[in-house]
Amino acid sequence: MYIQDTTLSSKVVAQNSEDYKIDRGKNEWVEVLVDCPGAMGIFTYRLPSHLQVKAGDILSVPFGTQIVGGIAVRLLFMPNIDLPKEKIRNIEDIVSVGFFPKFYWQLLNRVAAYYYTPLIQVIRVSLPPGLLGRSQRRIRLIRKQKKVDLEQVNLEIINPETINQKRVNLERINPKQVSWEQKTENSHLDSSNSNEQELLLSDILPFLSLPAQKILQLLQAQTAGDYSFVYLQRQVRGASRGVKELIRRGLVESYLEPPRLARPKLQKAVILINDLSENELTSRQQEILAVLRRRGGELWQTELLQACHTSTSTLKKLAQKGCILIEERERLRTEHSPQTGEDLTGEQVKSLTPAQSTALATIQELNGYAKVLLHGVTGSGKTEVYLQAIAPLLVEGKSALVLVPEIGLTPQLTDRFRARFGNKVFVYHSALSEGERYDTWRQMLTGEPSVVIGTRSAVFAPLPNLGLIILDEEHDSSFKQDSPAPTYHARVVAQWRAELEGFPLVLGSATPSLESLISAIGEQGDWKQGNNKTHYLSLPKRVYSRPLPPIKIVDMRLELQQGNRSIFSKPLKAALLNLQEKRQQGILFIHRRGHSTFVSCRSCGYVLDCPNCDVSLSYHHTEPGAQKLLRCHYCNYGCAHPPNCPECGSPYLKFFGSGTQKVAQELSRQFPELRFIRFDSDTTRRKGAHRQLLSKFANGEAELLIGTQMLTKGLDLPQVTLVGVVAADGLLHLSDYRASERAFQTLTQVAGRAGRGEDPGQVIIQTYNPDHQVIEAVQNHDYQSFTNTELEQRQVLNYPPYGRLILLRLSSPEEIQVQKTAQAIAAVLKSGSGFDVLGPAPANVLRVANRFRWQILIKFAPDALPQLPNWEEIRQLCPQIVSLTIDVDPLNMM
Ligand SMILES: Nc1ncnc2c1ncn2[C@@H]1O[C@H](COP(=O)(O)OP(=O)(O)OP(=O)(O)O)[C@@H](O)[C@H]1O
Ligand SMILES: [Zn+2]
Ligand SMILES: [Zn+2]
Repeated sequence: MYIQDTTLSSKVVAQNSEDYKIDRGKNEWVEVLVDCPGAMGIFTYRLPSHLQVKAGDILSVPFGTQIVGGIAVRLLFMPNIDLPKEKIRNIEDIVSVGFFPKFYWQLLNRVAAYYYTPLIQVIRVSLPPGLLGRSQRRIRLIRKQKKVDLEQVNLEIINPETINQKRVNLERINPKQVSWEQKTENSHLDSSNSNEQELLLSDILPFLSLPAQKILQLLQAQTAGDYSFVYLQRQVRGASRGVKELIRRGLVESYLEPPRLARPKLQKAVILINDLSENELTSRQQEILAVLRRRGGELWQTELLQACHTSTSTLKKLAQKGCILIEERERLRTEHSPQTGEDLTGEQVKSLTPAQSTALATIQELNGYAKVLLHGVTGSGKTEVYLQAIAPLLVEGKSALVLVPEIGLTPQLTDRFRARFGNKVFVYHSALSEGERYDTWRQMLTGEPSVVIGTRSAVFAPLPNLGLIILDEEHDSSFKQDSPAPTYHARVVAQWRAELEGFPLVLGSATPSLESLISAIGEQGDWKQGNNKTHYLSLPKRVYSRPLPPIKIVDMRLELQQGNRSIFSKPLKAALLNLQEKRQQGILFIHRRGHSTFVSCRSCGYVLDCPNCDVSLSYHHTEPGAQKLLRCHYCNYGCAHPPNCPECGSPYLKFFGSGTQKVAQELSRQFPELRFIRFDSDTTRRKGAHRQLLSKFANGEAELLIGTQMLTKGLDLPQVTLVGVVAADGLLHLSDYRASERAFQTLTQVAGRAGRGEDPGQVIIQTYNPDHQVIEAVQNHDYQSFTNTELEQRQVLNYPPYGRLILLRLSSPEEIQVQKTAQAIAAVLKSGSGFDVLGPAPANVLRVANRFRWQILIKFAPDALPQLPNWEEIRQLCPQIVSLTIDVDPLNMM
């Protein structure tokens, strides 16, 4: 655990003023986060008295034989390591001051504290990968020596006549006795001409080791006398020994080049500088200048060439005439301009519906921190509210951050934002290449007003002038990181950030999470009044008062009774045939989960539940021939898989889980003329694949889009009239206390894709549990009654949003070790009080990537202030081979 800065300073403040004065400014030690290839972790250094370091500064520090980049994490009065003080090395220099603004630093510390994660790991998620690795260590010649220094070490080398004498002296010098380094260091230097230098070097050469000689010669041969360390290492064997020697002799110095443009991408830009009169130009040339003028007088050469269908030689002639300037400029590798040929003109500012206007007005009246829950049914135009809330901010010179669940939904959303805000829009997510991420990150640092659209980790975007954060589809569980640590939720971090910086946070969803709902309407459930700091805004209708689509529930038990064993019910078949005939478009949703399934009876719908917990049992099948087991993931109850349904005796017990692939096969077999596009994690792996598949569909190249979860998130395709859900059951019986909430959200969202355009839509949901509370609520579009029931149940069981949970995830390649460790930790935890301990139990899928996984769930009431365990002690119970992740407020219990 990290003691934060504040703890230390408050100790000081508590002392009387005398002590205070004495201790003040005596931070002689500093913890530095080093994060470079081959070196990673927190290390303690001594602060030389002439350097004023603050937490968050970027430093250069010695590490082994290298000088590397690091971030000052905190200042210390006493070194906190078991080393004699004289063995602790000095930091070399400050590379960049105040790298993190104060609030940002506080934010990182808060994340570290709340999620029980060392600060270093939090810093790492906030920075683009390899940022510190990009600061480059360089070696340069020390050109001139101070005469006086040389004299002090008895080296009368200035006078050529004393050369022989010098040799003798040099040989006698033991660098350890006479610190050459100390004498010449910091001597930047007034006297002498370069002759002296040349003389000195050529003369010293014979006394140097071979690598040192070679390095010196390389540096001398170059005008600047300056090479990267890496280059020297490539050129000279034993370079690091050689450099060390040269530093010791004061002939070269090593420095760290601050992080800056890593190989900036340069591109030719054309700039209009002088409009000549018409008779001096050919009509072609006039045309080109006109295009350039229309586009603001500046364009990338490639774009101008394309726009005018002209050639570089034509441009060169214009440049010769002095009309334009062609110069190399850096082109940031940001995902910036939409792909060429994309038509974005259709996106106009819309006149708002009354509900949209009210919502917008409320948001715009906010001053400082406030939280807004924008609860708008599917297709109610939440995005339009975001756009209009952001527009005035940009004019004020502020930026906005828009967080979205997955890349899959960003192409459409970003297009809308780009159409509105042009090149002020940037995309920031982990699927960008390293270069793109790095450049986008730097672009954000400039502080120019911009709109950044990103996924979870973008909540750490370094925007200095933020005025608003929007979390779209705020209920989505991908905002939560399960592992590695910090196991943060972007919504929580966004809220802290908004509080620290004093601006509003808008959470938008058609199916708000129970957490956000409770914080908006209060635990008393007052839908009208809301809560003091949270505003509840509702968009209850679709735009143009379009109706929500009617939802038909198909009872698959009846289908079976009537002899239909296909995965498509009669009504769904009819609807699909209709699509095929009328060439209309539809979406087919398949719920697919890895290896885990629940078990249900195909005759009566009975689901096998755990006798001790309110969850369904999971089917476990480790290898062929092994016994089939059912197990509970909360309490580890297990039993053999029964041959018949315990309720009705039917032998048709079925494991649920049917993948897109299987559905695709069935479609081709039963509807050979129906064209479909698979849209799932298999088919969207390539960069740009989401956009490509969606535009193919939008262009009418298929009647059906089939896929998983991805389809549910914000797709706005007005021509879609049919939505089919192949089997809702997989969603209803996940062994998780959130199963119902997630099922309701997913089904409502996917249903919401139908009938968004002028043609009315319809939804068909197939299930073996037509009477399930979730199915009924979805069918009636009744969020309120669903959440009322669900909240009651959560309260009784003390689950979130009432109680809180911490999940310990253990994993190891050693099956026995991880189980033993889990048991040992659970035993210690159970001796504590103020919280319940559930488990240890093996994870749903015991083995993943050859690691065996166990977990322990801790449940407590937030107001009971439990004596939470000391995590350091718990960590110590883990042998090296077992890793432990503390998942605070876990969402994914698998
Ligand atoms: N005031 C308006 N007038 C006309 N059209 C509008 C208006 N507001 C939004 N729209 C259009 O309505 C459609 C649905 O809006 P949008 O995608 O923002 O809905 P949403 O609330 O985000 O839905 P979901 O939660 O299902 O993603 C979009 O095509 C949008 O351009
Ligand atoms: Zn049965
Ligand atoms: Zn159980």
